[in-house]
Amino acid sequence: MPAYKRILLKLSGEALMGDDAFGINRATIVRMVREIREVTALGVEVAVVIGGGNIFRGVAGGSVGMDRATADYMGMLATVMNSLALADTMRLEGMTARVMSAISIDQVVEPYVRPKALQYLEEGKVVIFAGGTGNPFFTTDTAAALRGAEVGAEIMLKATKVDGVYTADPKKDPSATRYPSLTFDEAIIKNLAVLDATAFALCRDQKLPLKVFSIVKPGALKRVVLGEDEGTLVHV
Ligand SMILES: Nc1ncnc2c1ncn2[C@@H]1O[C@H](COP(=O)(O)OP(=O)(O)O)[C@@H](O)[C@H]1O
Ligand SMILES: O=c1ccn([C@@H]2O[C@H](COP(=O)(O)OP(=O)(O)O)[C@@H](O)[C@H]2O)c(=O)[nH]1
Repeated sequence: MPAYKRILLKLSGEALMGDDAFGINRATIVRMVREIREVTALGVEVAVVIGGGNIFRGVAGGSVGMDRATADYMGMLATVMNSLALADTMRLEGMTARVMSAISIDQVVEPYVRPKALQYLEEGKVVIFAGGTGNPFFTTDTAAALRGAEVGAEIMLKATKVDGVYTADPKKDPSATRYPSLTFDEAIIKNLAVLDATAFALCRDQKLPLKVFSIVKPGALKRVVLGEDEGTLVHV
């Protein structure tokens, strides 16, 4: 029995690269989609937010002298590309997905309309929220928290390169240890950068629990959805 009826899954854009240097790795995206399909087969309603870091990161553009807001809009467009790739892979795998964008590019994707998104979820379609929050200076983690709260997801699941929340960035500090669980306040006070502070605060204020787990570990998503011991739970 799944532990949740409706989830908001945040997929790292960077993880789509697989072992490639940039862009979308075919085998990686197919593997991710099959893991999501297993979860929808359990009757769980799935909303997805995917990042854009494999194509463009606003901070990187900003750091080479670009206007930060312009660079961020490029980042948002990158999430639209990833969302389209994800939805199309879902189609090939026999699933039905709908992409809704926070920035209007009507010829390409339909705009985000909350009641419509709720309707799709109730119909068992996967809804992919593209374009982040539609605003510069935000991240797709914040978009995930925002949409998760809006559609009434019971939990936000962040599938990323690390298998949980650590006492420090495990990529930089090999002595860091993983928390089984912690509160949002602890995460914010300790400045744990696995999620940005805006996203942490939004989850906390809206009482949307968060699970951080590995995007590369096979079967991890399903175990999380079944309520098994996997990753790190961040709670109020
Ligand atoms: N305390 C921490 N615990 C776990 N990961 C951390 C921590 N601090 C920083 N990180 C880093 O945060 C990264 C995940 O966040 P982010 O770079 O936004 O990835 P994503 O592409 O999934 O959005 C991890 O790859 C990890 O290196
Ligand atoms: O609401 C948003 C969401 C995303 N972005 C931009 O889109 C880029 C890609 O998103 P993100 O870095 O969150 O992707 P991920 O880390 O998951 O690959 C960010 O760097 C920002 O430049 C933005 O400006 N506003």
